[in-house]
Amino acid sequence: MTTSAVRVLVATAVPAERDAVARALALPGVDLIAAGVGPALAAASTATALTTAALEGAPYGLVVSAGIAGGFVPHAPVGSLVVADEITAADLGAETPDGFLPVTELGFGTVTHRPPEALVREVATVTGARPGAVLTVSTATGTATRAARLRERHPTALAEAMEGFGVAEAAAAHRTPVLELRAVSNPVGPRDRAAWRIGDALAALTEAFGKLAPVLESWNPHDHR
Ligand SMILES: O=C(O)c1cccc(C(=O)CC[C@H]2O[C@@H](n3cnc4c(=O)[nH]cnc43)[C@H](O)[C@@H]2O)c1
Repeated sequence: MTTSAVRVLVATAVPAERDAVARALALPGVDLIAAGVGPALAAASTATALTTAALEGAPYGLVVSAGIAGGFVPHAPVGSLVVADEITAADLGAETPDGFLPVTELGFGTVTHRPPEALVREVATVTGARPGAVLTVSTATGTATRAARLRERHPTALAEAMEGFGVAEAAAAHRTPVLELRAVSNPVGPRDRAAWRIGDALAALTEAFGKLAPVLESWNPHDHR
């Protein structure tokens, strides 16, 4: 029986994503939660789990935000995997006559968390996930114009989802490294639910986590490179 070297928390938005991960990754030391949809609930749920573990004297050494995502075509096609080398809140700020200003340009807060580079490389290698920026939004993109604007502001963006930055903020509050691994269920752009391939994305998520056990076993929490 393999065991994760450190305690790992995997936070998805909904039970279907959690169960897709559970189908592949039943490791002692790895806990799965369906944290809820959107950055606020994801942050609250993740922070609660991290605090509970810390108070029990068994803190987590790694937090993973996982689930489905929209992919920026052609960079991340439907069914592909993306691992975040940058977890960025893309609509946390202010709308101005000259366009969007992130909170960091308003003088406060943060909009980006960076997972450990070595871990991102290992995850990309073993799963085939593309490394790039994963954007967190509170409002899912529904037009080609917004998709283009997001890519213009974030030229390395591969995917858009709604929880990663919230999970990363909770992890940062506990000084715990964070990772975001997503399977693309739909193209980011005009709202077209018929184009969604949620089943294929969940299957890709299961396959990816089926390859992660050795990476999680050997992960050294002191290796924040
Ligand atoms: O009804 C719509 O048009 C619509 C468009 C985008 C996203 C949604 C959701 O309900 C997303 C909920 C859930 O799935 C993740 N997700 C998947 N694809 C996307 C996306 O293109 N943009 C943002 N989030 C996405 C997300 O993390 C949520 O947990 C509905």
